[in-house]
Amino acid sequence: MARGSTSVEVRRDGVAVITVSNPPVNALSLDVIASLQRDYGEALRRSDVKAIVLTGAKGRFSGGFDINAFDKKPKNEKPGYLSIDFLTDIVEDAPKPSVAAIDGVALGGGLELAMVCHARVSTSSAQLGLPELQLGIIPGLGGTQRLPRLVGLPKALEMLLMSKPLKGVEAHKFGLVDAVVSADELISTACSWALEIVEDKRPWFRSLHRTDRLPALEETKKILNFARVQAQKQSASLQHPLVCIDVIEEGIISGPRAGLMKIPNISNLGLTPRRIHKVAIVGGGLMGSGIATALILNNLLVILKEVNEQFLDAGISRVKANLQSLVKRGQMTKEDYENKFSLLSGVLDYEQFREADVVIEAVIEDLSLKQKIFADLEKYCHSNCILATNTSTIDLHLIGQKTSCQDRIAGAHFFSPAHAMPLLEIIRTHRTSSQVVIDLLNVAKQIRKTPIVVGNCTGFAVNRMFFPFTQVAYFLVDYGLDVYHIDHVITKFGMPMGPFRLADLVGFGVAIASRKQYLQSYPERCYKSMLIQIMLEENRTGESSRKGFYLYDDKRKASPDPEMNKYIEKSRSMASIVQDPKLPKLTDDEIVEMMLFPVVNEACRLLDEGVAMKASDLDVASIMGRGFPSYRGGVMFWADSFGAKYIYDRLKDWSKYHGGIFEPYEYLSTIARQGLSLAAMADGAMSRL
Ligand SMILES: C[C@H](O)CC(=O)SCCNC(=O)CCNC(=O)[C@H](O)C(C)(C)COP(=O)(O)OP(=O)(O)OC[C@H]1O[C@@H](n2cnc3c(N)ncnc32)[C@H](O)[C@@H]1OP(=O)(O)O
Repeated sequence: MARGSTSVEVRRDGVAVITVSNPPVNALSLDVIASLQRDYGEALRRSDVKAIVLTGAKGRFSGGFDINAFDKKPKNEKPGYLSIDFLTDIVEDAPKPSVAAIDGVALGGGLELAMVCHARVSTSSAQLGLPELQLGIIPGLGGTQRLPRLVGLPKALEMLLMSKPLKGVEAHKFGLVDAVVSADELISTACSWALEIVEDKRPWFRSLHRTDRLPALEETKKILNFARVQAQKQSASLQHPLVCIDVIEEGIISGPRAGLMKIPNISNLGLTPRRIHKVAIVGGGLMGSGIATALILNNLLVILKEVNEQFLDAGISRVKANLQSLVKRGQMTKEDYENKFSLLSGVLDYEQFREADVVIEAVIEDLSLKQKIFADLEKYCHSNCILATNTSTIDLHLIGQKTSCQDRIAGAHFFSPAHAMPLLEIIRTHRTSSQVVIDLLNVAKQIRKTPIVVGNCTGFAVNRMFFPFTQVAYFLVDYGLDVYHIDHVITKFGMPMGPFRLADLVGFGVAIASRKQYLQSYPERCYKSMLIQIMLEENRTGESSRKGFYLYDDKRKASPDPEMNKYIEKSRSMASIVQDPKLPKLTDDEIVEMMLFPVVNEACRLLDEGVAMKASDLDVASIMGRGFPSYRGGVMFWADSFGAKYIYDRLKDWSKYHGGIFEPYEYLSTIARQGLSLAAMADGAMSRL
């Protein structure tokens, strides 16, 4: 069966409207591209057609090349014929002009197709971008050449390297679209525009041949070299962003031609979310103020509670600073800033909590404090109010122990910085009502976060999956590896920071508190390093005190500290370890395997225990919550590139010498024996939720 097609309608005014139709996102499948060629051929041949308008069915231009077709070869034609030659020779160089009419998405190949057209008209909500680098590829239909020629080199690099789309209005400002109109006027405006090109009333631009927005050669080189440094900083191991930059350079120098949700017992019950107007937050620290920012940015009313004026002022100032940085970066107008900020009110008691639909507790990881707060919340909030905690580790049963409203208690675990990180981990216990989960899912949607719903246990899904990663890092240091080398290897692998830089960022207080929880709950697979404790005794607490594993300057720039050796030596002397001469000589790849295979192992437990529902949730969470490199497809997807057997064998081998931390979980050995895919794991969990 054909995967999508195009259709042509020749209007009375002589414009042929070609519509791509391949639900749901009008992806450019091989069938669509073949059909597009036929329809273009017809429109170019027909004498009653003066101009062409290209659009997508049902308000979506095109979500790009059909990702499902990446591994398939077209039956008859050469792939090249379907791509560059057709677009450049047939569409762009055609004797009849084409105008793209863009609503919804024009991403990847979709935008590349639009850029081949001689003009683009879009709606203000349309999204235009080239997200290919995020997929581990570079744009393949001329986007590397046309985008810089339309929006200028710096903007094009930003869009490409950050995989960042532009909305219609901004796209207009940068020259990517020529006019922004309402959805109702889209086709008619595009048709008149196309006819005006024919009548020489509008320019007949061929994007590939434009040079007016390109900088001089000297300047080009400077900008591209800077972009290379940025790309390397972002992820030293990634080659394809550099290839993309090379290709842009080649084009400028030598000419362009060279150059998710189904959740059991939740979404199947027919429940509808209640309206959430007001959210109260307990605690205005880093997390509380970040959560408040995320909520007011999305027009929710927020009450922020602190224990005294000083802490309250500090919390509100943090929210202000978060908003101001958006103003500074041009992402928010001053007027918007005032509007959003007016949604926030600070309080010192629970009086106004009666009006809240949801409360999110975001205080330090201290169980007895949290228990006291939840008991107070039960007293002061109305009887339907959702009581959520932002704890990253503590079992929810313990937090709600002093209340009799466990059905309204859930976890709403944000990732720091809460207003920027896209993931929201929603935790339910077996007593949390389904309505509460549905409501929290709706809050996630309102504040534009991607939610995953997980079960209750120490660390929940995301942090529990990654706790062995940190454990192994400390283990390796006691065995002779260098702290900075480990961080370097991990950033080279593609994560934004290594475990020690991350410990500095979150602060040693948090690190110690969560380690205590893991030690209590999973003692057999914890490594008891003394390093952080030793450093704390010397008043090193992490980035906030400017001294952790790194030293920090005024601009929060981290640099290695030679004094670290002293603490490491002490930690090693206190560690009761079996010497293993192989460990200090590990290659970078072996270090990655040793730190991340236990993560895969823990993920298998989470799935088998039913804490996580499916491996793909963990893939999404690893990328959005922990910065696992997206182009590697998430932890479980990446694990499949080795195969469960290889991972099992390696873990078994290490566990012989180093015990529990590496002991392969039974479920992993079953997957390995049966030769199954880790990324496809789901069923174990479904039955238990
Ligand atoms: C040659 C070129 O340079 C290479 C390319 O073009 S590579 C492709 C570049 N395009 C992309 O990366 C876009 C990826 N897609 C997206 O970002 C989002 O899907 C979107 C913004 C288009 C739509 O988002 P949203 O409305 O939330 O719908 P979403 O649930 O994500 O997608 C709907 C369905 O379309 C599918 N889909 C989305 N983009 C697709 C694509 N490019 N190819 C095939 N299927 C696609 C999704 O898999 C999903 O399928 P499902 O219903 O079976 O689960």
